[in-house]
Amino acid sequence: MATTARPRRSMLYMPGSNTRALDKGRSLPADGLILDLEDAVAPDAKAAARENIVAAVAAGGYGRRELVVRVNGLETAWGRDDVAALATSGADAILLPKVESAAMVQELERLLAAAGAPADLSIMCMMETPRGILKAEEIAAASTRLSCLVMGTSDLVKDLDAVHTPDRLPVLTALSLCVLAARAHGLAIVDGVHLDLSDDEGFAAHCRQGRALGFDGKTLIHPKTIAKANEVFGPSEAQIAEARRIIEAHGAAVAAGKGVVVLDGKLVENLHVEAARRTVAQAEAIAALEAGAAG
Ligand SMILES: CC(C)(COP(=O)(O)OP(=O)(O)OC[C@H]1O[C@@H](n2cnc3c(N)ncnc32)[C@H](O)[C@@H]1OP(=O)(O)O)[C@@H](O)C(=O)NCCC(=O)NCCSC(=O)C[C@H](O)C(=O)O
Ligand SMILES: [Mg+2]
Repeated sequence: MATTARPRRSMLYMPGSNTRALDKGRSLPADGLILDLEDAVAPDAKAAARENIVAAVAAGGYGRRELVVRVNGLETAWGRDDVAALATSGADAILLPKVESAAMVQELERLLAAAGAPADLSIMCMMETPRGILKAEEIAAASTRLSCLVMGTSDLVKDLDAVHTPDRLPVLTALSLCVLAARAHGLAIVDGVHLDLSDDEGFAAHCRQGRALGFDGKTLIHPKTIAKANEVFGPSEAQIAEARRIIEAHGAAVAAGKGVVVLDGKLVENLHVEAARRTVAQAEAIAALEAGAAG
């Protein structure tokens, strides 16, 4: 499982060239913001977008929302300058696009160290090319700075020459391979974006599917989708209450010298207690994030 209970139910992309969006991010109820220098920013606007992001992060006011900056690929004309500018900016994570090998992650790790990045600046990897998906485990194990894998289903569908379908059958294997790799190496993982902003029911269905597959949350492109992602990927009040009952009932059984207990007709063992503790920890982390959302 992910090494921290840091909430990542909703991770909203915003172009670094859009200062209105960067400002609006301070008041939106997203768990994390992905300040983008890559695909959402035109080549002529890259340098100004980089300055906007450095200034926005320095100005603060984002509360406990996770601040992630998606840099350009290290092989592009902008990638290395992005990393140099962001390494000590105060961002929480650098998101590297189109990762295809451990070596690519380790190159970013080396550049961050050379630029004096703090130890708690984490690396996230976009999983969005056929080669990257086939190397998911190698990538997930590449660095102790890694915190999260981020699905890039739009690039993936394009590279596969596949089709976006309501059931996402064409990308299901890739989604599950990446969830397996993330969990095997203690990383978080968030699902790809839903491009059709007019399709609320399709978006909700994709959130439910992502939750069922094991994702921690979803990447988003518009603020109007944050609430649904938070609802689907967060535990409900009923689930939190149930988790507390499981922990309590099992604790009482252990105190009485038993290893298992039957609660509401269902067997409760250690593995259920572990899952229940995770639910409670997630609920507490969400409450702390929301309490500190104003800054
Ligand atoms: C898609 C958009 C261009 C739509 O923008 P807009 O026309 O401004 O929408 P609205 O008028 O409905 O906006 C209402 C208010 O909300 C603010 N807003 C909108 N989007 C964002 C946002 N993403 N972050 C913050 N704030 C946002 C507007 O400013 C309005 O505010 P106000 O002025 O107060 O009324 C736009 O939503 C957008 O640019 N979205 C992000 C696109 C993006 O970042 N794309 C790249 C990432 S996705 C990707 O790369 C996929 C991956 O790599 C893969 O391969 O799958
Ligand atoms: Mg992409």
